[in-house]
Amino acid sequence: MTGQTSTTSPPSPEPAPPLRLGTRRSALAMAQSGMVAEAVVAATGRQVELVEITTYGDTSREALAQIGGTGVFVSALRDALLAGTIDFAVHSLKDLPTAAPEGLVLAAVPEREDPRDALVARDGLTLAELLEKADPLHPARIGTGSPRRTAQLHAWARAEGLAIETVPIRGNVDTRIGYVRDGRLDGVILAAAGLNRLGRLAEATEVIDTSVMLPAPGQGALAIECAAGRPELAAALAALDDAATRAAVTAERTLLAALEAGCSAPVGALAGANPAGVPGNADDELELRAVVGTVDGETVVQMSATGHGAPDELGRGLAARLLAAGAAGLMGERAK
Ligand SMILES: NCc1[nH]cc(CCC(=O)O)c1CC(=O)O
Repeated sequence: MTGQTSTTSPPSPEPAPPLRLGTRRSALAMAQSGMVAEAVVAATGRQVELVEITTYGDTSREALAQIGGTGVFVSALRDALLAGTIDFAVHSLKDLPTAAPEGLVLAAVPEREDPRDALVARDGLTLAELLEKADPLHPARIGTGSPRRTAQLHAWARAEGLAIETVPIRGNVDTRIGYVRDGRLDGVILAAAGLNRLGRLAEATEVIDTSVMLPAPGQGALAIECAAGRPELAAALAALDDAATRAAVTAERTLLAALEAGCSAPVGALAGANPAGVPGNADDELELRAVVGTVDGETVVQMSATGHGAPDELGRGLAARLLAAGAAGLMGERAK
């Protein structure tokens, strides 16, 4: 724009400044933020600019569990929201602590992608094929840093009488798939949604059935957060909310909170409207399935509940049943 027209044009209203979307710099965070930015532009007509925020979790090489779980990724973005240096932020919902943060609101939970975990393995192999080729002296070596994935992998291998070795790894998607490409590991487990958002789902050699592995509570869903003091912004962002996803992840996260488990605990949970697709079951009925186990897979407790009531009550009720069955003793040291 130049000043040349200003003498003859009537004064026009200032265009609203772009909304500042705070994001981590990782490829996955940038992809997620980019997708949400486009949806916000489409829904609100406002422009969106990305503001990169670096977190301690992005720079530390310590095991994630030792630096307090994935919550470290979240706090720098939240600090920026509270300070007003950004207007909204996008998180992977499964990385969000269950405690509601003071001064912030979960403005929207957009429609969830495939919540399942995926295997990226050598030679196009599935989990069953990998393990059938292995023997006790040469177990299949599968990389994952997640106690939940580790517990369920071992539980499944035990049930099948197959040999598996889990290798703790961390790092971004590229790093983790790199362990397979360079032959150090037979396979790695990643969230299908993360692979998909990076345009790399074709590299998965299997999307793991939920009868073998239940995802983390909230996996595959995004969370859009803004300051509680910006109700008009929150209302605009709410255009991106998906009621069915919100109900499912509320049930999953209430269960997690009631178990007093953190995002690094060996807890899997998945809710959905008749997610098992059982013929004859009503679609408006919410089903919640959950698993808690020891990391070695020796003991796992799996339960499910269905209901038409409030999703949080479904989650609390199932958590109570899991705790009554001894779940607390299986989770080991509780995450903070
Ligand atoms: N723990 C990191 C993380 N947080 C969210 C995702 C994937 C995307 C999602 O679940 O929405 C991932 C990577 C992974 O688990 O493979």
